[in-house]
Amino acid sequence: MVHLVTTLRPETAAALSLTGIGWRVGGRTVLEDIDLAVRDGELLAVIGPNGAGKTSLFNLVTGLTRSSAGRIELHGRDVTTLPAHRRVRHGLGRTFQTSSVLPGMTVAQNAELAAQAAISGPYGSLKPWSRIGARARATAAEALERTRLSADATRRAGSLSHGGKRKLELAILLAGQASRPQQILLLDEPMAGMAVEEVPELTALIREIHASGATILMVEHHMEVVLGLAERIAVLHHGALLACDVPSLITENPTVREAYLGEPL
Ligand SMILES: Nc1ncnc2c1ncn2[C@@H]1O[C@H](COP(=O)(O)OP(=O)(O)OP(=O)(O)O)[C@@H](O)[C@H]1O
Repeated sequence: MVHLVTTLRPETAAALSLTGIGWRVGGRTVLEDIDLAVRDGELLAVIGPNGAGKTSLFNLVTGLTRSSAGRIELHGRDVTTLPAHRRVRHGLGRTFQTSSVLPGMTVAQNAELAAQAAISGPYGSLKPWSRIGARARATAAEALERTRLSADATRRAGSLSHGGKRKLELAILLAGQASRPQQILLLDEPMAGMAVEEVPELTALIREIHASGATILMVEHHMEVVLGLAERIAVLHHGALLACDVPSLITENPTVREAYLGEPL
């Protein structure tokens, strides 16, 4: 098993740090001995063949599942045993592979709910729609503007195109994390199912969100998008971290190329 420690520039602290992370489920090892540090403000992409463990890794980082081994830190604070909603308070937010918008509500209401839930906290969020405040409305409006959805604010979310729904997921994420000073955003295959013509706009949005200071960890199969956005790329294969480096070195890495069985990266 390759044991790989990714080094950090001394001047930048890790926003997210994984040390010796492992996950066993149903008698099998899905992830083993993962050491990975994402710098504050970095955009790091995680790639790997189907079944490599990318989504499982996201689930461990967000607290949806609990790791069997290792330690997870957010901005230097140990969150390994914290439940998902407590990790959110440390600026951690996530989108999912499949669309998670509320289709019967308007675009604005989707973003407002996320903003109000963040303001009200875990218990207030049980019925956040009962009292959407002015602050939540303003936060949601800003998130819609950033994701170029303002013109669609009064539309039913279910009537958006697939690309529109993915933009709304980003807006929901931004609205929910707006008050957190150090955002760590996990994007799980943001381009999945997108029409080719929708990819450049979403890529530009992610670039802008990153440029505004957010730390981004992104799983993505679309290599053009990964190579265009990522500062570093981590490669997962059979639950192990094969390599983590700048894009130019990853695409030349013989071990990585072998893992993809000669498929072009
Ligand atoms: N709850 C679970 N119980 C048993 N096996 C699981 C569970 N969750 C994931 N696995 C297995 O772990 C492996 C990694 O799955 P995971 O979904 O993390 O891979 P992935 O890299 O995200 O794949 P894809 O690119 O297809 O989304 C797979 O073989 C999967 O079947």
